[in-house]
Amino acid sequence: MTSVLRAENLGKRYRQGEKEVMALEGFTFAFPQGSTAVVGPSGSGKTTLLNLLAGFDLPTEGGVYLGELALHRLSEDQRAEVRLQHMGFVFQQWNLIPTLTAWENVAFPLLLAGLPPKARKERALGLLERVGLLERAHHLPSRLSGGEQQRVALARALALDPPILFADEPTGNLDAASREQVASLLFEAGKKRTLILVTHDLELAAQAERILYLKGGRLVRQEVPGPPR
Ligand SMILES: Nc1ncnc2c1ncn2[C@@H]1O[C@H](COP(=O)(O)OP(=O)(O)OP(=O)(O)O)[C@@H](O)[C@H]1O
Repeated sequence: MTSVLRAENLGKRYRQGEKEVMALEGFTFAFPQGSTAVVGPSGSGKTTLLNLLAGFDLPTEGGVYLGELALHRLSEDQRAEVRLQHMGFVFQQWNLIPTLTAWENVAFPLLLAGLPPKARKERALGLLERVGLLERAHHLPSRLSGGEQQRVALARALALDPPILFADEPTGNLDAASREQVASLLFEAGKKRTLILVTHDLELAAQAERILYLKGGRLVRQEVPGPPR
């Protein structure tokens, strides 16, 4: 299956009491390989868009296609299976399982995918090495810094080598040094994949290959940033 993710005339209307809010309207875009940042003011529809693209939520208009597959026509279980096979996620809150060590957290998607124990451990340790955390493999999340936890979360997101990687404010909770480290690992991982990055951080967005600007639920501008000055 081709892994191109495409939104066609995508829209989401929410009911807020008596009122209806168009959180997203007429969004059409095919996400190419490489990194795409989605920016916009608070309430402009960024999270709504991510939730629709990943199939966490269903559109009220239009559709989301992964290659030939119409994601919005699948059941919740089928969408969860598509996410497991094709998508990785890095969120602002790291969402690591507190009772599992770093490597066990990374190995968790591999367990869900049915890999045998030895292969799970080997792959998890290899991924932790890639994010520079091999020596922290047996630590619980509570013994890791924020930046380290986010690198574990990134390793976990890459466990099943997904062609699509979503990141929602992945550096939002980090200090400047960790921010840079996580950003560089994220964009490195995004080169061979489709990385969709939702952020308020324009400096982070400027490192993406293209930027989409949302305003009032609409795609108002696309930009390809120049090389850093
Ligand atoms: N579950 C919901 N029910 C009702 N309205 C919602 C719901 N989720 C979002 N909205 C509304 O949809 C609009 C877009 O919200 P969304 O969270 O997508 O924006 P955002 O750009 O991600 O904002 P932020 O940067 O603050 O996270 C807002 O007006 C919001 O109030």
